[in-house]
Amino acid sequence: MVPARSVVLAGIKHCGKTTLGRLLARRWGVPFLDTDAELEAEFAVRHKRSAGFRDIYRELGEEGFRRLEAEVIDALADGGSVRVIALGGGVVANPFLSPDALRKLGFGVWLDLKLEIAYPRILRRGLPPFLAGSADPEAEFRRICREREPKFRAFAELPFGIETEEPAETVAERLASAIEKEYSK
Ligand SMILES: Nc1ncnc2c1ncn2[C@@H]1O[C@H](COP(=O)(O)OP(=O)(O)O)[C@@H](O)[C@H]1O
Ligand SMILES: O=C(O)C1=C[C@@H](OP(=O)(O)O)[C@@H](O)[C@H](O)C1
Ligand SMILES: [Mg+2]
Repeated sequence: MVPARSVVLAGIKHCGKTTLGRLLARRWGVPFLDTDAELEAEFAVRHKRSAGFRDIYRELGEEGFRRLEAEVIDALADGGSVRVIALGGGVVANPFLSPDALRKLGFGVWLDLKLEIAYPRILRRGLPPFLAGSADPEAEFRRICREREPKFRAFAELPFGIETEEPAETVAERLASAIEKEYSK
């Protein structure tokens, strides 16, 4: 069953938004879109050179990154066909987004992954710029997660808890069923 509205995945860094979003899109045969990739594409157009989102964050600083992110997301909210959208981890806390921009994107899903699972993934991939400068990156990540939690809760029409480390394909299977069940209510 293909959802009637776009499905929008939110959650802390490395909860699996991008990986699971791709798997859901493939399952439903709809386009996949990642706001970090959209931001990279917009940066490339404006600056006539390409850069990854971590480098863009370093170059523009937090405020510049969030302003560009908000512009990209506001543009996406203008419509389009049904698709799966993975948000960047900080989108729900972006102060530059238009009111209702996220709600207009589609059906909000919060991938509520335990920090104890997410943080080792972050260490494996290397600290992102927003943690790299901290004397205690794990405590800083914990603080950011705590601060964002009510925003994820408010955003989500469907909170989806992920309690254990499982292959992404297994999680995607359960997630797809949970979303499909919501739609058939
Ligand atoms: N279910 C999973 N089990 C183990 N590793 C995963 C799982 N889902 C994602 N990962 C890994 O975690 C890292 C972050 O995943 P990603 O999908 O980019 O997360 P996000 O977009 O939420 O930051 C990647 O290295 C990815 O391969
Ligand atoms: O949590 C954050 O503030 C960020 C998360 C990243 O996305 P992912 O959550 O997809 O890694 C990316 O948007 C940027 O580095 C900022
Ligand atoms: Mg991602």
